[in-house]
Amino acid sequence: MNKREKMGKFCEEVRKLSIEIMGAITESLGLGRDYLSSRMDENGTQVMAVNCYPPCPGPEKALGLPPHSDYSCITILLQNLAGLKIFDPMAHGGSGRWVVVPQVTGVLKVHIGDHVEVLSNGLYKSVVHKVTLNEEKTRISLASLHSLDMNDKMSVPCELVNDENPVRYKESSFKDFLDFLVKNDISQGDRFIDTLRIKD
Ligand SMILES: O=C(O)CCC(=O)C(=O)O
Ligand SMILES: [Fe+2]
Repeated sequence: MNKREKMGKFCEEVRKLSIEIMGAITESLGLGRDYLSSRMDENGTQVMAVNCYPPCPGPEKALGLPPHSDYSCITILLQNLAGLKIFDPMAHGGSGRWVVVPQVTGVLKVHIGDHVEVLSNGLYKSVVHKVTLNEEKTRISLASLHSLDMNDKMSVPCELVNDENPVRYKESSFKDFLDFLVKNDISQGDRFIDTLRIKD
């Protein structure tokens, strides 16, 4: 297999895995394993981001990627070096802290994205993460983002709504997110999910 074929195979396999994981997530919400499968399988969007972070002489002065959450249902990630950090908002009595995601060869990481936060009406929270740089080594990551079709809007399922649990998010599509990106600076901390929250 040449590199192109290997990458193609990786994309296909990781896509199958995303459907499995999404099935487990929708099942955990009481919606059944196939709740989203047709909207993610034949009709879903997969964005493969291949990130290359060259060595940086002053890693404390720069970031590879600023803090953000992914506008996907889930993101499946492979990294060759540590550098990814996730924010744990519950640590230190609610003031939060950054946690390094260790590098383990061959291990895939799975991030909850904004779409699953909406799908679960806030039961799952999308993970805020950032990338720090290495002084000596180049870091490469493959981030596969799995979502619905560009124009398919994710909304809170009626099965999860009752008197105690009103709808907490507005519906939105990947296209709505792209429109937001054009008008806002996510490197300054603007988060699309914040524009979707319905205030009590
Ligand atoms: O490089 C990484 O580990 C993370 C990449 C990432 O967060 C992204 O592409 O959205
Ligand atoms: Fe990300």
